[in-house]
Amino acid sequence: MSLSISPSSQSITSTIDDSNRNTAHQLLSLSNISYHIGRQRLLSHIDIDIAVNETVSLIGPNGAGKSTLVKLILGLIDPTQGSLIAHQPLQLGYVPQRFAIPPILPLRVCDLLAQADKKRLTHAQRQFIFDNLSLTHLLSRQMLHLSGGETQRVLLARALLSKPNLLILDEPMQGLDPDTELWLYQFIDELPDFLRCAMLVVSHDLHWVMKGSRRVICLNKHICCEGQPSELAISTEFQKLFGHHYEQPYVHQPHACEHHAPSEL
Ligand SMILES: Nc1ncnc2c1ncn2[C@@H]1O[C@H](COP(=O)(O)OP(=O)(O)OP(=O)(O)O)[C@@H](O)[C@H]1O
Repeated sequence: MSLSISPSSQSITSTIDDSNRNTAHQLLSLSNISYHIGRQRLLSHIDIDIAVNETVSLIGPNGAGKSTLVKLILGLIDPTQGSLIAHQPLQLGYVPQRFAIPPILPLRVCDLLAQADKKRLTHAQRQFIFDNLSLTHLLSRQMLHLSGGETQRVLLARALLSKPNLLILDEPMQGLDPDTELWLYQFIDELPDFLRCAMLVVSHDLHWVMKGSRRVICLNKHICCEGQPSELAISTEFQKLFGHHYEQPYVHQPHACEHHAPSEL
């Protein structure tokens, strides 16, 4: 097996003797991946297969190693052990959790979008993205001045314009209001055929994950459990980590005290 990871082009390519695996529909396999920094173990023995056009949700508590796993897939860091195997050339799209721009750096929306490798889309397909993400009026604006929702739309457009076959969304709904969140979920759920791709969605939004996903992986430095939401909901590991949040959403207590307005006293 040989594996080469090239962070600059965000591509992972490999050749592997696949004769013993059913890889016809597989896009990417993480095989026995561990990642350590010094003596600190961030991830251990991770096995994940992602199929072509499959959506996988990745959940886990703070510090579980979700972003570390994303960095490994993006080729930004190398595993301490194990391998990433791309069964076909990967074109990665990435929408980061945070996008910090130094205030002294002028960066317009059009400058950021110019970085996308757009040659795999036709003019009409690019226009579809611009129209549906309502970008046209934002093009000359500074990234720094955009709202959270506008920033997410631009980052999603940047990822989609390169027609990825694996789109990684790291907490895509963070900081969005409920309407924008719903709209974004619908948009990524209903991507047109020419943009269909596998997706890895990192999310803390358990209610969306458990309602809207077909396959969920629960990470806590290792894979605690995985499967369909219905399978996860009855898993002991899931119950231990999330059961109390998932089954008992926070309910505000009725306001029972009997205080009076100053004028009533
Ligand atoms: N470069 C680093 N050096 C030392 N520790 C690190 C480094 N990067 C991450 N960590 C630690 O590894 C653990 C996993 O971090 P990671 O960001 O992957 O978790 P996460 O699941 O994405 O968390 P969150 O949900 O809070 O975003 C954390 O305890 C973090 O402090």
